[in-house]
Amino acid sequence: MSKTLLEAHDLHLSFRGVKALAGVSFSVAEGDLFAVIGPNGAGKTSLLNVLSGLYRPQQGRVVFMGEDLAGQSPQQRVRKGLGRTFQNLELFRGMTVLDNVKLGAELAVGGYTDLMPKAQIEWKIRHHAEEVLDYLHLSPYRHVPAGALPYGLQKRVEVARALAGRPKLLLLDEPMAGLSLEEKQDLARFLLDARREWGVTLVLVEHDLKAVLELSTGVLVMSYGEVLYQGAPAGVRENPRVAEAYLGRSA
Ligand SMILES: Nc1ncnc2c1ncn2[C@@H]1O[C@H](COP(=O)(O)OP(=O)(O)OP(=O)(O)O)[C@@H](O)[C@H]1O
Repeated sequence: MSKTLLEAHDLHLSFRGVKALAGVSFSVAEGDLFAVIGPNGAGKTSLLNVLSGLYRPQQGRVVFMGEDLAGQSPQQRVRKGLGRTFQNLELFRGMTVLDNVKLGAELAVGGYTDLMPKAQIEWKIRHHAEEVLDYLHLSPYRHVPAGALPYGLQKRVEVARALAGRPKLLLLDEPMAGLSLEEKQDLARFLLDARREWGVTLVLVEHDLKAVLELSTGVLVMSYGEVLYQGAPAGVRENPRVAEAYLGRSA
């Protein structure tokens, strides 16, 4: 059986009375492509924000590779191998694609900079960045400002930047939102390749149920901050709580 990489234990998060997370627990095994789905306002982005350290839960624990992450900043979590992309693009639009992706690689290398000569660090950063650009077929655009690219390619650059940090686990917030069917298929292929090639475990929030059921190894369904279902994708449609709350039909 594969090793557990990430565990959430009884997470609670409220915003002035609004319960974004109401006792969320689940676990992700190494090598999973784990999808988080649920209607608008279900708490999916809040969950990623708690896992990545942007929000501090009022209650509960996040454990990554056996270590409780309480009190650790987002940067510390990235250095430990917990990467993240955002729902709305967070690229530096005026910077080239290469420089954006190098920023991701810098974060990964940043943890041990004091121990390496500067030239070696720069080589390592450049090497990581170029490798990922090549892998995601972005090399032809490396000197183009990120903001000048079509939206679909910008989304791919954001994924590239996160992968350049060599995460053990990458949290992806709606990586396919706003993409055409062809762009979605391309991105799905890149994610599956990255998972196979670099052994990165993927946790993605996604609205496209068809894509989720086709791609994922495990699914977490949320509604109003609660977990309705965790298990294999095949069981999602048959689950009566999911059918009622998420798919909008009575069980
Ligand atoms: N920073 C915040 N301040 C106040 N309320 C918030 C904040 N972030 C989230 N919420 C509230 O928490 C609840 C869960 O929101 P969240 O964005 O996590 O849901 P979601 O499942 O990601 O939704 P969507 O699919 O629309 O992105 C919502 O009621 C939302 O209004």
